[in-house]
Parts: sequence; C-alpha cells; structure tokens
Amino acid sequence: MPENVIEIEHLVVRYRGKTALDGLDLRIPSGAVYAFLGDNGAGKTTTMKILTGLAPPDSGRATILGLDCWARATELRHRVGYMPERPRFYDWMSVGDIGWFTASFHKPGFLTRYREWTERLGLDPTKRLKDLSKGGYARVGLALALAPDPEVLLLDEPTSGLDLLTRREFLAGLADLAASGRTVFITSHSIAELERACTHVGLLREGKMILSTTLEEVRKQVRRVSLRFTSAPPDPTGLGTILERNGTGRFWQVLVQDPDPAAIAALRERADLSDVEDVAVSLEEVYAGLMAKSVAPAESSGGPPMVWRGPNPAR
Ligand SMILES: Nc1ncnc2c1ncn2[C@@H]1O[C@H](COP(=O)(O)OP(=O)(O)OP(=O)(O)O)[C@@H](O)[C@H]1O
Repeated sequence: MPENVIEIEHLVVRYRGKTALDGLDLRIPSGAVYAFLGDNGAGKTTTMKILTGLAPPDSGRATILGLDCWARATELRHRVGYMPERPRFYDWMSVGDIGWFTASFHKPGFLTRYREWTERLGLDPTKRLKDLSKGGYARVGLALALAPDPEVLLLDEPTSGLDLLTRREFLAGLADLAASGRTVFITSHSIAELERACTHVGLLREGKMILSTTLEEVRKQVRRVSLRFTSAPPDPTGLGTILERNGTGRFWQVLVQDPDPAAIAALRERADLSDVEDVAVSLEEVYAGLMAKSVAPAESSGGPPMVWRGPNPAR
C-alpha cells in the first residue's frame, strides 16, 4: 500500500469559469481520520466528487490507494466507501431491499455486513425509505458506505440530521475503523465534535489548503498566550503571527500561529508582567483565527487591532 492512501496534486476544478478548486494539494496517510474543514463554498463537496470519481478534474491528479480516482473509478468503488451529503435512494424500497439491491453491484459479504450495520444503527429492515426520518435516512447511507468493508471511507457531512447520541457514537466508531487500518476522510461543520474523533486536520479556503497536518501539530502551531501587565500591554511583535488580540482591563491575550518559544520565555522574565500562560486552544478557535487571517491578512505592525473589553488599560 502506498504511504499516503489519498494523494491530491495541484487539483483544479472550474464550473463555467468559476474556480472551485485552485491547485489543491493534499496527502493523507493510512489510518488517519482526516477532518476536512472549510466554510460554505470552500470546495469540500467538489473535492469529494473528484475522489469518488464522479467527475474528472480540469487539471491535476487525485489518487486513492495509488489508483487514479477518475481513470480507475470502477475498481475503487469496491475499495472505497462513500456517504454523500444528501443521499438519495429509491424511496419506494425498504431498508432491507436497498441493501439487497446494492449488494448486486458488490462483492460477496456486502449483504451480511449491511444487515449487521443496519441492526447496529437501529434501523428496521421492513421500513420504507420514504417513511424514515432525516437521521434514519442518513443511517441507511452510512450502512451502505460501510457494507463493502472499505479500506477508505469518504464521508460528506455524515452526522447532519443525526441526534446527539447517535452522532457521538458514530464519531467514536471512526476511531475503531482507523485502528483497524482504514483511512477516513470526513467533512463536517461540527468542528468541536470532529476534534474528538480526528487525527489530522485540513483547512480549505476558496479551493486551497491553508493548513493540513496532524491534530497534535495544530495544537503546537496555534497557541493562546495570556498575561497580566502593570504598566502598558506588551508589544506582540516577534511572538509569531498574531491571529487575534484582545484583553480586559490589565489582562492581555493573543492567538499566535507558529509561536517563538524564546519570545514567550522572554515575557516570563519581565517584572512588569505576571501570570504568563501559553496554552493550546480548541480546533474551533484555530479555525476561526486562521480563516479570519486568510480573509484579511495581518498587518506587518503586529497583526489585527487589539479588542479591549473594559477600561482603557493605558490610563
Ligand atoms: N454544479 C456547479 N455549478 C456551478 N458552480 C458550482 C457547482 N458546484 C459547486 N459550485 C461552486 O463551487 C464552489 C465550491 O462548492 P462546493 O459545493 O464544493 O463547496 P463546499 O465546501 O462543499 O460548500 P458547503 O459547505 O456549502 O457544502 C462554490 O462557489 C459553489 O458555488
């Protein structure tokens, strides 16, 4: 198996002149649960379409398990499970019928696994698809994606429409799938929930990756530095790239990308500063900070303006 299960190189996709993917590069190692995050219209579903072989790119290349997603789409269909954002099935069929029908396109074992998954997901096999709730419908989509026992699982907003407990159970189950050697690529707007389940994170903005690394590395790359000052707030220049600054009274804090440990250590030495802390932040905060920065690049004079809640500390 290639080192990277999913590889995307300089991918470009245009819709009638509008660029949806703008030279996308992405590498996902085996066993990763990769959270693919981005605002509405960033290009997540377009990336899914390319990976599932539903459309060819205008240029660039996408491979899964070393096979070209467009040229080898039929072969990949047996090795890759896919759950679309809005699954659409033959609604007159029952939960059991759709498994039996889909099994005819797959290798032996599909139907047994489909039945196991529908049972685990609490689905009644006799119920018609048109009578299912949104969550029930999503669960059928999930059971169909898992039934081929895929090496790779592509999930487009799989938890939308599921209730809280089912979402949590589902996301916890992803870790088990990854532990058994499968690779999961998942898009979702529920960043906080994904943070508990993912091993890797990719942030997409306007068809380009602005970050793609392990969750562990994200926690090192973006930190919140906070402190109290007695005279004037410190100048953050040299701490790293400042994504966000704010404070209340004599409390000061910044969100920093690629922090310089020496500059943070120097703050701890200063007599006019106290309670200097340097902590990891939630994935949601990282997301908001990086997305805001990529909309309006930080000024060279030390980044975004300081937002103060409370009295002016300089007085
Ligand atoms: N069939 C299409 N024709 C024209 N433009 C399209 C088409 N599909 C997508 N786009 C445009 O391409 C861009 C990327 O869309 P895409 O659906 O991939 O984004 P997304 O990240 O999945 O968004 P969302 O989170 O809202 O689902 C958007 O600007 C969208 O309007």
